[in-house]
Parts: sequence; C-alpha cells; structure tokens
Amino acid sequence: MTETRPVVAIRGLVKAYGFMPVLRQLDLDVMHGECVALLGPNGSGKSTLLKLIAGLTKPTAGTIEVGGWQMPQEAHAVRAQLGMVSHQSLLYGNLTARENLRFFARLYNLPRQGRDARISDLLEQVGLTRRAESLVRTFSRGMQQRLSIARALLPQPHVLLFDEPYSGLDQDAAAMLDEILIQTHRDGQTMLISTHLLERAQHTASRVIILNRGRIALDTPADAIPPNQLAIQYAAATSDAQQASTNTNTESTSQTEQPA
Ligand SMILES: Nc1ncnc2c1ncn2[C@@H]1O[C@H](COP(=O)(O)OP(=O)(O)OP(=O)(O)O)[C@@H](O)[C@H]1O
Repeated sequence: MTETRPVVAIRGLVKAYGFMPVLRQLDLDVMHGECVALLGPNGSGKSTLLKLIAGLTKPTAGTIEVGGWQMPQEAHAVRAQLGMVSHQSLLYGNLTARENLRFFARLYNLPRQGRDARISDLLEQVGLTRRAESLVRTFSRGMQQRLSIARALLPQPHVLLFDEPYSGLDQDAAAMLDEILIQTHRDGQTMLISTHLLERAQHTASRVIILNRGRIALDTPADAIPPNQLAIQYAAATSDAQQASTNTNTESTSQTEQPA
C-alpha cells in the first residue's frame, strides 16, 4: 500500500437500525499518519462509525476499505489491521500488566523473537514500566486505559480506534493520556478518536471532524481553527441538533406538565 492511498476509505456509508438512519451517505478518507478527532452530539453516530470501521457491525449500504481490504467481505483481514480501545478494557485483572501483554502477543501471533522486548518498550511508552509486575485489578481506570493502548498497539495496527478514551479519567489521567496519544501520533500511527472534549480533541488531533445527525458537518485541519474557536464552530455545526434536542425537551416537559 502506498502512502498516497487512504488507510481508511469510506464511500456512501449508510447505517440504519430498523427504520432509524444513524449514518447517512458518509464519505471519508483517512490518510496515513492522520490523527482524526470525531466530535458530535450524543447519538450523532461517532461510535457507530468506529464500530463499522472495526467490523463490529455491518453497513446498511456503502463501502469501507481499510489498508486496501474491503469490509465486510474481508472483515478478518481488516480486523487484523486494527486496534481498538473502548469502554471495555479487555484486560485480565488476575494477570499482571506484562502477563496481559504476553497473553495478547501470543493471541496476535507475534513472532517469538523480539516479543518480550516489544512488550517492555510498550510498557515504557505508556508509563507502566514500574507497575509491569502488578496485577491489573489493582490498577486505576487511567492505568488500565494506558495498558489497553499498549495491548492495541502490540500488533502494530494500521489504524488505532479510540471510542471515548477520556471517559472516567480524572484530569491527571486525561493529561497523561493526551501525552501518549500525541507521542503515538508522532510515531506515525493513524488514529481515529471519538470524544466530547473539544479542547483535548484540538490539542491532540491533526484533523477535526464534527458529525451531526449522521453526516459530516465540519471537516478541518485542527490547526486551521484559531484557539478558543472550536466551541463556536461546534455550536454552529450542530445547532439544528441542539434545536431538535431543545424542542424534544420542551415537548416532553410540556407533556409532563399538562394534566392528562
Ligand atoms: N445496537 C443498536 N441498536 C439500535 N440503535 C442503536 C444501536 N447502537 C446505536 N444505536 C443508536 O444509534 C444512534 C447513534 O449512536 P452512537 O452510539 O453511534 O452515537 P454517538 O455519537 O457515539 O453518541 P454518544 O456520544 O452518546 O456516545 C443513537 O440514536 C443510538 O441510540
């Protein structure tokens, strides 16, 4: 695969649950080495988009290509090129951090030679060298999140997907996660990150995409947005969703307020 070809190429992507459209005719190219922040209101389709790329759910229409492989026909090959970090850590609490990585290294069939060195490097990269021999059940949420990133990086995936990686993290843990994401991006890793945290998204990502009601409402290089302007652009890009949500709230409030 040449680097001028997108790592992720999405055309005419539609996803509906029953009659409810969640993603509507989405086109998206992600190039090698990009770090894309996916923003958008609740229900705008961020997680659904990541799940579709990861092959965890099937599109209603349209095509998804990852590293030149087609989804869902070549889902197995696509999954082998993806790392995903989501709400579930997928770690084993009764194993140490190092044992967890050894377990996944075997599962991913990593070559024996260099396996232990790679595990040590990754533990270092996510700041867990000193806790490498501790049981994971003794880890804070932030530490588990960092170990999940090491697990996802083990097979050197073409694309790393993060579904709301900051959820449940305190300020210090979130700042540490920022540093790891920025360094991982500097190392050349292609990443997509769904989040609600606008400032962190702009700080960490090279490109910002705002989804609104299943469509791309804004797609811009992160550094093209002046400091403190992302919130304004976000509000403009999602104003109809906010209006709809206000209407829904007003409707439901007035319904509850009116006597039957
Ligand atoms: N398995 C499912 N079955 C039915 N509806 C679903 C399913 N998964 C998601 N949805 C619906 O699809 C819409 C988009 O959900 P999705 O989780 O992709 O949004 P999101 O942008 O990630 O939202 P949030 O920021 O709240 O995580 C929502 O209305 C959600 O209720």
